[in-house]
Amino acid sequence: MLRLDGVTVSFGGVRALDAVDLEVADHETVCVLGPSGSGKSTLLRVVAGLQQPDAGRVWLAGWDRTHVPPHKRGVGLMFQDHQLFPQRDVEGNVAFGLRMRHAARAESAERVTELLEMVGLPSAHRRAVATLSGGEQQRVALARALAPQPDLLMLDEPLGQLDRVLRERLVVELRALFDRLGSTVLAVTHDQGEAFVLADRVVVMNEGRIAQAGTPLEVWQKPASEFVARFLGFDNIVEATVHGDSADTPWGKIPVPEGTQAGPCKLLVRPTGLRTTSVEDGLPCTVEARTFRGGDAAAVTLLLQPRHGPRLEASCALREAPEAGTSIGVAFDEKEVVRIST
Ligand SMILES: Nc1ncnc2c1ncn2[C@@H]1O[C@H](COP(=O)(O)OP(=O)(O)OP(=O)(O)O)[C@@H](O)[C@H]1O
Repeated sequence: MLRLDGVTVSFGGVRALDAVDLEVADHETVCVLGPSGSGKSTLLRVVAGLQQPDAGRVWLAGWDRTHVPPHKRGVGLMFQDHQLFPQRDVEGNVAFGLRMRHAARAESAERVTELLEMVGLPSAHRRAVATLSGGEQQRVALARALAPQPDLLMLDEPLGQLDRVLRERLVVELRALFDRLGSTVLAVTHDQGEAFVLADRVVVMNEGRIAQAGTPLEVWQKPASEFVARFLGFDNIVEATVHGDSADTPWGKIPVPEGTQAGPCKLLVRPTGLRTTSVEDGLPCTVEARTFRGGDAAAVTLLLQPRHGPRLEASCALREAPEAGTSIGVAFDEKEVVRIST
């Protein structure tokens, strides 16, 4: 459906996109993740035709669309600033794309009702957009982008301003809706949890380049670099040297999974890979802080200062969590230790 070949965009001295190659298959949902300024919005703007690349090509459904104007590309867009038409009511906004395609009035009305229900605004048809809250406007913008069922739907932070409960509900509903409609979706988000629920594949960007692309599970299980691991929120990363089934690290010798490539590398220890033991049986640590994270498992994050080596973040259940200030030992579970290349 979409292919980018070597797309480069510079603004003065800044390379917003640096020779980006990307493919999105029919019916696939791809989420672009990355820190602020990494090039995510520029990528969407290039695909939409709102930004001409300095180099490279944009292919849509097999056609070179690099120089085709936005309205002839067959892509639907929803931007962060979700500009609604202020003079139209909610129904008028959502039905806009359908009217442009000359959809029958009854079909259009049915679809608007269905979409407004989905975004949690079931009786908002007649409301003036100026009377809606920011989050409600965002939901109307989302319904408007979905209404004409474009070949490629592009969403820039589609759930950006919504509260957590609504986001969690909508993201699951969106996923189901995309599956049902067979939509092809390219979405930008800075929220990895949202991307992991929504996406068949995630693309992590850093400074205009793709740092890693893969299924959510692949990226989570095997971050390609220290940048990706830290972006995903993993902080237990150290220089190490692997020999056989263990590695020398600043925390001492720790076990690694069978088959881990030998030699110097960076190692990541997931917070779930640390188990508390008696001080004598593990790496002696002081509990510096404990933070209750909630969730189904009533999880707690412990910040540990080991006797030697950098701080460690550990995750454990509330009922097993030691108090701040306590001395404990920790043992490493090799299944949660990952070699990352750079
Ligand atoms: N029109 C522009 N003129 C000058 N620089 C720009 C322009 N648009 C983007 N940039 C720069 O290009 C880089 C990439 O910007 P972009 O908006 O694509 O990032 P982003 O990943 O979408 O960020 P955010 O998550 O903050 O929206 C940034 O350094 C930004 O300052």
